[in-house]
Amino acid sequence: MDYISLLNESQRAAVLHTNGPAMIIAGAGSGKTRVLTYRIAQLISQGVDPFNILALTFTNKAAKEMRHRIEKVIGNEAKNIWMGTFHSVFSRILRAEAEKIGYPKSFTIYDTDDSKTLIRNIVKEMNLDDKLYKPNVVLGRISSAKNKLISVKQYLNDATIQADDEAAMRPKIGKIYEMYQNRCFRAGAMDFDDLLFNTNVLFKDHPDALNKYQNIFKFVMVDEYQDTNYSQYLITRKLSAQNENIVVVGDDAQSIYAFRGADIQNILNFERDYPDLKVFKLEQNYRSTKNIVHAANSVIKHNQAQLRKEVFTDNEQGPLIEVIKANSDNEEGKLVATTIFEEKMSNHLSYDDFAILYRTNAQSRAMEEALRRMNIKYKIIGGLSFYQRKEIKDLIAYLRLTVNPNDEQALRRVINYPKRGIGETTEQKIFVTANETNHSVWEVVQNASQFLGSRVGTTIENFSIMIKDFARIAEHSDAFEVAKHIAKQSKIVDELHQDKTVEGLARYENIQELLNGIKEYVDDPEKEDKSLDAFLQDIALITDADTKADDDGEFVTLMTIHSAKGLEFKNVFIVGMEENLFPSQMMLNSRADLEEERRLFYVAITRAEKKLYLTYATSRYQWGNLRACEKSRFLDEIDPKFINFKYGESHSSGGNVFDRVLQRKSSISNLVTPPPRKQAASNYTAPADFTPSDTSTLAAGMKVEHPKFGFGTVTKMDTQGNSTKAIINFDEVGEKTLLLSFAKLRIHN
Ligand SMILES: Nc1ncnc2c1ncn2[C@@H]1O[C@H](COP(=O)(O)OP(=O)(O)OP(=O)(O)O)[C@@H](O)[C@H]1O
Ligand SMILES: [Mg+2]
Repeated sequence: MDYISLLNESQRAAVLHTNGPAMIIAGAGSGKTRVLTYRIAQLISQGVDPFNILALTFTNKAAKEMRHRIEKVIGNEAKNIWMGTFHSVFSRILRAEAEKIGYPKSFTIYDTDDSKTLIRNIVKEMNLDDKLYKPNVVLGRISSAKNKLISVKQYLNDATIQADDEAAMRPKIGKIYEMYQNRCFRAGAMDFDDLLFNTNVLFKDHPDALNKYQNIFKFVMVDEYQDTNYSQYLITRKLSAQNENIVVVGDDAQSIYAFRGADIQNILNFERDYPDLKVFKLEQNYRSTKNIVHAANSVIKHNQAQLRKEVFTDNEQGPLIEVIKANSDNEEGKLVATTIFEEKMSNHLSYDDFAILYRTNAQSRAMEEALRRMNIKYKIIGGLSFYQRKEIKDLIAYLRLTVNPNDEQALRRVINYPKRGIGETTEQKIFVTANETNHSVWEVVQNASQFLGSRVGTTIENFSIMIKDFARIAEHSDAFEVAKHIAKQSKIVDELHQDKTVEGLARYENIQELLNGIKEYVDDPEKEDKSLDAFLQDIALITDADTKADDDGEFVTLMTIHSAKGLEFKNVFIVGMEENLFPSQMMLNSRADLEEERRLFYVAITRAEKKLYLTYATSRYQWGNLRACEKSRFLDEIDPKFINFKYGESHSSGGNVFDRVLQRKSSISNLVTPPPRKQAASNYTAPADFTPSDTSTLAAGMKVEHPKFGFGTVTKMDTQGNSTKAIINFDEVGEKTLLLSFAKLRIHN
């Protein structure tokens, strides 16, 4: 493959520069990653051994893609290149060298959960207030110290750090850091940050090891250099100190990880470190249409602390950017889903050509629901589907337990969450006692003092009193009222609210978002039964019918903007373009924060190849209250000549299209979701002796009875993997798609 001909002049110059340090700081979509890829191919074609090449990427996915592309050019040899994320490459090296720094060869890597559990234990042992010393907060401080290469000793001796911790009322963080490090060391374990920290220790204390890897990695390359932290910067600098064959590529306008310790200063340091540095400029964007490129330029201009660069493109003008205004977050979801469906149908596209990007994970809920209702498959990258997130499962476990106190899994999940002093041994005892005495678990829980002694028994009984209290409220309130009460009284909300880390805030928002979803359910005129029980039945289908990533088939991609870095899609939707959401309220303490949010918007815009949609809702539920939203200031920062306010307030002429979409939408939704329930539905009441049949023999044409929907005929069976759905035409409520593992059906034949 003649890759040289696939490059423009500046790209080619960069690829052919195979000796000496170089830096390419260039705009989005200008081929930085392509240059790195082909430069590796070029090195190998010049006889460089792939084992001598180190290429560092930001995600594993990016590494895989790069390797794949190089393989196309040079074949199997590509397998021998050292390529991966910082963490993957240097954990491999530490495996070989661990003993030098006192760790066993087979050291364990602690994931974030392990680290937090350890911190929780240490805080307990030190008798500290676990409200102040939340594992997330403590780990955040430790992590940021490690990324700046601040050791325990330095931490404990640094007056500014001490002052900071004291100001935050957490003077003991240094001590926790010390104990945490000792414990990890004793356990032969490293956390993620240790992998980089200890690589630095290795290179500093063992010149022989450093020398060995300097000789191995004769050529070092780093993609997304703008998002490296100090620890990473120093590793690459040391490795390339001998040969100075280091090439980094990045874009200062796409630096979006400052909150995780990434330091734009690394770009400036780089220029200082290598006086012979060759700098290449790439200004032509190959990814996007003129409208998209120019719109992105017009946005980033608002940043003061930005190196000026004009990106241009020879690509077609392309359609204008569409701004879509919705009345609510749910309508936003529906409009996005219908637009995707329409676009796909009228332009013969694949669902793979679409991505929905959002600022915070919580926003995926409305999108997921709308896509599901239209039977559009989707995949969530770098995050869990909404209903699989821990905090959502926790709250739902409380709801389930309220409706059915015998639900043992739900009980296990929340009996000691938030913490109420019921330890694992006690929990185990409850189950054993139930077994041995032939009582139900719930009976043991209600009478715990009798079964387990009064000390811990009272605590457990109090828990059961709380659940019974919830159940009483559930009898005469709608699902939202109960759920809100439970979220508060169970103390889940408090627990999450106190955690001010980025993850903690995201979890808090997710809980809020679940409550919003319940409120919308309750407000939906089509739902007759507003009880908690009915709501749980409704979502049981959604939770399980989760479109698992069975990698074949087409998927719309959903992800946060942070995880979209480096990627590209034909059509991109950036949703939730509202003040306080994007720019995010919690990131608005300073101009620097606002500029980082703006760079994030720049990253989002520049993911689109052909068509970009920006959507916002004028209202959104928050804690169950409909709140008015203002559209994002970022929308006004785009030069208006690139925008079509197709459904927006400023161009009423767009109304026709809007109506058309809505019309189309309702005709589509008739195809895939049941028409509104007729009043007659309530005429059916399940007989008292209703017992579901075994549905393994269910087939099209059979007559069935459902405890809620009444009588119907199976029109189609649909099996995918190990989940089977039945499409049933009910006499009174119309067509429904039911997941067999959940549906309670009686067969009448
Ligand atoms: N000279 C070229 N001719 C044709 N297409 C090109 C050329 N250079 C790059 N491209 C294509 O343009 C797109 C963007 O390239 P690439 O992903 O390398 O850009 P990037 O600068 O790394 O972008 P980002 O800043 O988003 O990481 C890719 O689809 C790539 O294949
Ligand atoms: Mg790139």
